[in-house]
Amino acid sequence: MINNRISPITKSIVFIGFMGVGKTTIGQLVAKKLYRDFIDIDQEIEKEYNMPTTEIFKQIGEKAFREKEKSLIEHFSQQPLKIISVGGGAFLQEEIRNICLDNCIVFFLDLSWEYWKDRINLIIDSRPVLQGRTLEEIKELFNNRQEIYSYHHSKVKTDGLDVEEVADYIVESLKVTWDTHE
Ligand SMILES: Nc1ncnc2c1ncn2[C@@H]1O[C@H](COP(=O)(O)OP(=O)(O)OP(=O)(O)O)[C@@H](O)[C@H]1O
Ligand SMILES: O=C(O)C1=C[C@@H](O)[C@@H](O)[C@H](O)C1
Ligand SMILES: [Mg+2]
Repeated sequence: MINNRISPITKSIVFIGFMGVGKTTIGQLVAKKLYRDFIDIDQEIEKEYNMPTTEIFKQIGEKAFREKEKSLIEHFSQQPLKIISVGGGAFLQEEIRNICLDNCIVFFLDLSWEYWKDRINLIIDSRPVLQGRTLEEIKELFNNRQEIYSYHHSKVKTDGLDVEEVADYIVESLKVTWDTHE
């Protein structure tokens, strides 16, 4: 349920979806187009620990990463007018899902496996969750994760679209949402 106490026009926007679907890249572009601040939760966690995610997982552990992820999302999702990209695993936590769905407009970037599998080489070095798994195991993880992304307000299918096209589509659909709430 969307929290009606916050005007849809000032609500922050949260991007969700599997690793590599483009949350960071597209989030940044949408923020630029809407003149809003962009927050990438993975980058915020890396800043706090002053190390890349792969090192955080190795040295401090995934549990600490997930706790930090939750506290940062709780913090930023309650601020207005932000564009927030959360990590691909953030919606595994029910509390994170609820706080985002309650306070923000949640956009699911939906890319099919057929397109996603061609991106793996771009991201594998910096995503510890993908490392040490076969392509079949990654496909299973990809399919299993789709359930957590079903918690959203809007979704955009990004197969075959470049980042500009996706960002423009999102900006236009937000304008429609805002216009109907004026
Ligand atoms: N629509 C697109 N078309 C082609 N390449 C894309 C598109 N969107 C993103 N990419 C590329 O895919 C790679 C992963 O994108 P990005 O880092 O934005 O994913 P992400 O969803 O933020 O992943 P993570 O959850 O792991 O942070 C980048 O190299 C980016 O340039
Ligand atoms: O899907 C995941 O579990 C993750 C996705 C990345 O965005 C990072 O948050 C981290 O590598 C874990
Ligand atoms: Mg990202």
